[in-house]
Amino acid sequence: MPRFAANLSMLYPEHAFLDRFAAAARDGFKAVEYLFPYEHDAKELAARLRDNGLEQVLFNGPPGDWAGGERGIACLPGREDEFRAGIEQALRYADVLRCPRIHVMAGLVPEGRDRADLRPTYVANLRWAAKVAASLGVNVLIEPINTRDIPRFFLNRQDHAHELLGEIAALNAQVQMDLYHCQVVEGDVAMKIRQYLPTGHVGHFQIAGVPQRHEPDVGEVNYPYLFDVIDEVSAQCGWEGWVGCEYRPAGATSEGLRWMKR
Ligand SMILES: O=C(O)[C@H](O)C(=O)CO
Ligand SMILES: [Mg+2]
Repeated sequence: MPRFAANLSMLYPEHAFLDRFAAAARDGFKAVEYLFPYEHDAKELAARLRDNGLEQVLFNGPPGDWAGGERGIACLPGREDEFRAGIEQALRYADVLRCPRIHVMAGLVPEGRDRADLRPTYVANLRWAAKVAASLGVNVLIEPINTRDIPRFFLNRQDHAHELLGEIAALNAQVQMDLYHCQVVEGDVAMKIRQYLPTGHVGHFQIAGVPQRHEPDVGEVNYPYLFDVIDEVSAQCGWEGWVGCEYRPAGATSEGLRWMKR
């Protein structure tokens, strides 16, 4: 089985956020990811990780005005200074949390704008982010996200993400391959794992049941089959990453983890 990381932004809603580290450790997780650490002191988060024997394997760069509906600003012309300040803040947290990868959310295509017009800004921002992150040994990840969950999101498909990596042209820029989004947008998930994982350009997986985004054993995707594919291809290409459990538990989180005990 792959190595699973608990997404503390979605799992354990029964607990306050800072108590979720201990809850995940009690359920046997050795790693966590979450959206945004920024409302917490980095040292407090590092203490939760240390006290519970957990690795921080991913978090997101600042997304812009999340409450106002923004989902990243990397594709938005005129926001470059804010973007750079956000990446520098994220890297300060990554240093304290010893987190090796940051998900840089692309942002929404503004009404009346064409996605293609935003591509140069997006590529320039990700090139800059990768360059500064490389100095700290941190990878920057880009994630295709479906437009049912996030209408107008800039990046939706795996092939587009890998094309953009070619333009960003940074060894530490990789794709965050969320299999939930991949199934919603494209399907043919197993073959896309076989196509992209051996390239070395997949930095992280995430999973959730489709279509409800509950546990992976609730819905149309045969995750045991996909876990075997990830294990098989990882063994062939030496991939040693993590699979983030980015789903909304249908009931109590711990009881819902039966899918992990295969
Ligand atoms: O929603 C997702 O799948 C992303 O992983 C995220 O970081 C939040 O939108
Ligand atoms: Mg995701």
